[in-house]
Formats: sequence, structure tokens, C-alpha cells
Amino acid sequence: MPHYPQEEIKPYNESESKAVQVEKMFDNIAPAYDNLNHVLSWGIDKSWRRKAINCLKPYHPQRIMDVATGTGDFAIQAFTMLHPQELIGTDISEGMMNIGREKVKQAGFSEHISFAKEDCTNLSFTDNCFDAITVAFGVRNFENLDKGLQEMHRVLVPGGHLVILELSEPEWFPMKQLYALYSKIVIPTLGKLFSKDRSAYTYLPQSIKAFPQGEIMQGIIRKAGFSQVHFQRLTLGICTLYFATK
Ligand SMILES: C[S@@+](CC[C@H](N)C(=O)[O-])C[C@H]1O[C@@H](n2cnc3c(N)ncnc32)[C@H](O)[C@@H]1O
Repeated sequence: MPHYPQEEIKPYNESESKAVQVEKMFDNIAPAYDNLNHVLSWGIDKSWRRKAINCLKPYHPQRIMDVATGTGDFAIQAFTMLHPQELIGTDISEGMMNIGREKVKQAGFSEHISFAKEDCTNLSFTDNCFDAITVAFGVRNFENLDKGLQEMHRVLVPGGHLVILELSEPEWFPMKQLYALYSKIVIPTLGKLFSKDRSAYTYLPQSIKAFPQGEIMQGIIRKAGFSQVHFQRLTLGICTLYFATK
């Protein structure tokens, strides 16, 4: 049974599970993902990622997992800024990770960054084994948000940190109105043009709209067992950064 509205928003149909459809969708759009990502966010996603990784700098995490790593941008950026001994990128889409693997190889980081197919709502790792976990634009896609957060909490060491970046809907004029136009017209049109998968880019704004934001998401993260949960709205509320401690 879905607990939150976004768990009912699925890319293609009502019959298959959200996880199966999300995996298919990201396998489909993988070749277009990086270009579209940077075009749709006007490149601002890079500064959001830097801001998120900077939260971890004071703690010098040595073993990091980048959940929903996709094509590996966040993993590569985190490795470059934090120099951990080990960084594992996990995701349910092999199509996305194959592009990430190639980028990691090109960057010469293959010894330090690895990839593994893992559903975050059922991780295969033992308890207390990561110093930090990052997730960029991933939690909105989980079939069961509570389970995903509980699993991340389980595999973090006590005192370890979780950083989440997620897209959000701006609440105030004029960004609220601008974003409404952008998400209804620009995102689906460009998405269809570049990726040939119109459903994927109507799913995107619908899932952002349904996803719990700000104080509500803060409460959900606390409920999974985290303490000191803080959040910060970025770029007038288009994105929100959450930072929590186990
Ligand atoms: C929008 S992409 C984000 C990729 C990357 N983090 C970035 O910043 O560009 C979302 C990713 O979440 C992955 N994903 C969705 N549900 C997942 C789950 N339950 N467990 C692990 N990864 C998941 C998708 O396969 C996809 O690669």
C-alpha cells in the first residue's frame, strides 16, 4: 500500500510496480539523460551537487555510497571533492550505470569508484558500513520512501551522515508561476524531443508535485531514525537539500 502520493505516480501504466517501471524508464532515457539534465536545469544542478557535497567535508567520510547514482555525476563530483578511500554508486538501472562506468573509466577513477545494482528499499549491505550516503534526485522515485530511508539508516555507521538533494515545487511568486509554465510545457516538450520518451518527462513534474517537501519531508526522515535533520531550499525552492545524522 502506498504511504505517500508520489508512490502512486508511475511513468507508464497502473498495472506494473513503480520500481519495474522506473528501472525501464531510466534504461530508456539513459543515453539522453546527461544532456537533458544539464539543459533542463540550465546547469544549476552542478552548483546544487557541490553544495550538498560540501556538507560532508568537515567529517572526512572514507566509505561513501551514492544511492540512485544514475550516470555517476554526483559520485564523480563527491570523489573529486572528498577523496574517500572507497565510493560505491548503487542504482536499479544498469543502463544508467553503464554510462557512469564509462565516465568513471575516462576520469581514471575506476580503482576508487565502483557500481552495483541495488534497490535502495532492500540493500544487500551489512549494518553500519558506510560513513556517508548521498542521494541526488533519487528518493522521489522510490516505490516505498520509508523503506528506502530506513535502509540507508541501517547501513550508515552511528554518527554517519545522509545528504539528499531533491527537486521541489517553488511556493512563492514569481518562481511558483514560472515553474508551473516550465514544468507543464518546456520539460515535456524538450524531454520528448531529446529522449523520445514523453511519458518520462510528464512523470518528472508530476512526481515532483506529489513529493513531500520541506518540513513534511524533514519529519519523514526523522521517522526513519535520523536525528539533526536540516533542510535548505535552493534556487528559490526548485531544489531542496536535506542533511541528517544517524
Ligand atoms: C533522476 S536520476 C538521478 C541520477 C543521479 N543521482 C544524478 O544526480 O544525476 C534517478 C535515479 O534513481 C534510480 N532509482 C530509482 N529508484 C531507485 C531505487 N529504488 N533504488 C536505487 N536507485 C533507484 C534510477 O534508476 C535513476 O538512475
